[in-house]
Amino acid sequence: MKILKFGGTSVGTPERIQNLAQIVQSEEPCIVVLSAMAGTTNALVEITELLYKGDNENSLIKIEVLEQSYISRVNELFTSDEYLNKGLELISSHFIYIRNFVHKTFTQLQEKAVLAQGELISTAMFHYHLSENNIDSVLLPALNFMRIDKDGEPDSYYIQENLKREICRTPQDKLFITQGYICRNAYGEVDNLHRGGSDYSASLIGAAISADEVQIWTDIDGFHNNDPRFVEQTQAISELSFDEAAELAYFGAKIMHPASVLPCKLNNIPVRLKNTLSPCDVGTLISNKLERKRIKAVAAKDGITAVKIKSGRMLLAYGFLRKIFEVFEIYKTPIDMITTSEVAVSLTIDDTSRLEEIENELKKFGTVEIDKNQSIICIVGDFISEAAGSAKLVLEALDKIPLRMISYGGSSHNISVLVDQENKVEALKSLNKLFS
Ligand SMILES: Nc1ncnc2c1ncn2[C@@H]1O[C@H](COP(=O)(O)OP(=O)(O)O)[C@@H](O)[C@H]1O
Ligand SMILES: N[C@@H](CC(=O)OP(=O)(O)O)C(=O)O
Repeated sequence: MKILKFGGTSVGTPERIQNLAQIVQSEEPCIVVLSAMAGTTNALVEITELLYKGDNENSLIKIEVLEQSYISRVNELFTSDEYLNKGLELISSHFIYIRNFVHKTFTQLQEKAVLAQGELISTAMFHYHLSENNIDSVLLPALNFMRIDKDGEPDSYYIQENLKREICRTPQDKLFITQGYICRNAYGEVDNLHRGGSDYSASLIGAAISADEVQIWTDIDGFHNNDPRFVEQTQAISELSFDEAAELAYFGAKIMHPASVLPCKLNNIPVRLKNTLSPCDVGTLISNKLERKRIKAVAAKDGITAVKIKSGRMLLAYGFLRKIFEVFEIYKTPIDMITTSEVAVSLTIDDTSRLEEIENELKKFGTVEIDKNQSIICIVGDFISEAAGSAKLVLEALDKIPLRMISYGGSSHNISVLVDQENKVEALKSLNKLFS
């Protein structure tokens, strides 16, 4: 059994939904995981922000605009009166549900319920579209099996048991459809796996049923060696290891959610990135196999804050770094990059929600300097110590860019540098020369 995940761009228009029907049939037996149609989750986020503010007038306007866009899509997608009516009823029921929250106190619980509507609509529309075209499929409600625990981590045992039970209900069926992104939490409430989380849903489902392959279908022909949003002439990579893909995804390669790598890596399930617009292309295969190449790919992550702690007390002392790291642990703030000297330590974070408290605590140990609006550029390649010269290639390519931090040696396949966000695009373009 394969898992096929289609992102918002792949279900973004009625034409694209029609195109999916052909793709999924050729991959049976499979579980199809769908995101909300492109733009929907953003629109729902805006609606929830207005509902929190109690701005009823503007909430209703935004809800109306979104509903109208769905009515047009339904009119375009379905051809028979029967399915046209089913489609319109579906949209009406979801939007009545959303309007229910206007004029009332809005809570986090309700926010999650509103955000879930996008995936619930896209999967139901696709299911109806298949039925209208006499293609058998079963809708598996993700809220019946996808679950996170009290720490927000996937409850693997629950997911496995409940998903298997759902599938076994109709053993003769070969095509299943379910929602990405949405889940229940430990208290049984509707929740989600965070933005972009449909990839994660697909890999959790793949791990739960020991799938043969997890396919992530999007609007590009695979994992590119540089960010195509900022650099021209990037190229698709044919093979990546799980570790390389995780590194690139974590450091900004938007094509894949970083959390989606681990469940497949642990269960040795290959992940293939495919292009909905060109289904015959092989795409990128991510597996446990490592294909060595000097410089394979680069990615960049914005919104990074650098924190430098300078202290004479660090000199010849032990336990100093532990005290510093403890501060970040107390405030539940992950650290990405670290560099140290005998009198200072620099590190980076991307979650600044507790920065003020962290800064105040760190001041007890020395002088603290904060630099906001930084970008981490992650360069993935073959950086084992015997392969001399790879780091030189990277640094030479970046010789015109001021570098705030350099991290080398943490793993054999990664070098990371920290640059001012303003220099990110130039840095990515400079590094692209390494691939020509
Ligand atoms: N290294 C990369 N390789 C491929 N695509 C990338 C990379 N970095 C960023 N992207 C962007 O990721 C986009 C696909 O991700 P996303 O928009 O989230 O798709 P979906 O809606 O299918 O989930 C591509 O269109 C591309 O612009
Ligand atoms: N719809 C959700 C989940 C998701 O993964 O979407 P996409 O596959 O389009 O990135 C979001 O926008 O966050």
